Amino acid sequence: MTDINTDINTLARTWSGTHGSDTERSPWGRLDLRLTDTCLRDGSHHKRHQFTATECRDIVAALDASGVPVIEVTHGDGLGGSSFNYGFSKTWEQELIKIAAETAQRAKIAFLMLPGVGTKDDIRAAQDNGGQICRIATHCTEADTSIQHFGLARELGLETVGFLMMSHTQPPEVLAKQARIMVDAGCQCVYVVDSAGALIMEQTADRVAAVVAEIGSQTDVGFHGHENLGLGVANTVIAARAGATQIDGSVRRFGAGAGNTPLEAFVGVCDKLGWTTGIDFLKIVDASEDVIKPAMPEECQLDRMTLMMGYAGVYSSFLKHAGNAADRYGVSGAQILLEAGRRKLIGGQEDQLIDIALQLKAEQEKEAANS
Ligand SMILES: CC[C@H](O)CC(=O)C(=O)O
Ligand SMILES: [Mn+2]
Repeated sequence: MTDINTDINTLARTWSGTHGSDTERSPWGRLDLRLTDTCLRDGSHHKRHQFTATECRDIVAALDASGVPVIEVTHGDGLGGSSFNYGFSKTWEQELIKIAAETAQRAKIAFLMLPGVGTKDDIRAAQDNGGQICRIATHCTEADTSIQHFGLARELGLETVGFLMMSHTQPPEVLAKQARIMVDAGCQCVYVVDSAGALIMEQTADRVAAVVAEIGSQTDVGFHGHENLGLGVANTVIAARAGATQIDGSVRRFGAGAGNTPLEAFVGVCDKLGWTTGIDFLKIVDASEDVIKPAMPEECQLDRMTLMMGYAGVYSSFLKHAGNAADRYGVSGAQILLEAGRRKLIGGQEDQLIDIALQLKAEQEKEAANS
């Protein structure tokens, strides 16, 4: 253990020794949250889907030992995502799911699927390989495309979670109706998903509260945040206060765009608020430094491109695709993203980023010819 970690341990002990239990002191009431780490799925976008078997094993072992109750493992774009369109995986996702399930002692392994990208057979295979939680993601106005998949997942005895992606694009009442469609189809927890990292606290609270009002007496509500405007932890805290009890994050923010809500930071915040997560803060901080960091190609950055995603409301998984198009056609990546936001592109429309790049290039050439 390094000196810095020893210092953190000492500080933590000193804090509880002098201040007593944070739970007892919490003025916000006690919340019991179930956290899901998404490094090995949302982080797949940042890693360009190049996880190795060893990285998967080491990350799952470290998260599991820290007490993370759910670990999501799949290609970034969900089951069946490995393709020319989204990027090929280095290691087949079903193999990663199997390794994760064999490695975890306590954590449940979740997998993501987007109807139209993955198939029912992919769900069956993920269960055969040890996946226990089936998370089905749709654009937040297209919950009806998930009905048959929730039906199958429940038939198979899987736990089910629904993802309403790009939730910033719709008002609370629309999300509530879409959540109802998922629950009626067999979904046991609907997530408000801030895919673009574009929600600003009250907007998060209003959306989560509306979904809780619609389905909260029957099922859980969750929140999945991104850091593109630097609000991942703040949005997640406010989502929990509005009634979300299942929470996503990725250790070290290892996710698409500027990354996800940093799970270890959120765990620390929960400890200080007296909210229980079952995760050991000191262990997860060590996991972040010793295991997650070496597996990351680079830290997730809050820079011109990712800030633009939050600002313009662009799907975080577009980052690498926009960067590729910018390099290929010699145009500004940030301008591609700005236009993608203006066109309100949604997942599956990655090819339009090339269209935008070509348009920007043509405008650039016209300007050059006229000057
Ligand atoms: C392509 C699926 C997407 O990455 C799901 C997700 O994490 C999000 O919308 O934020
Ligand atoms: Mn995400």
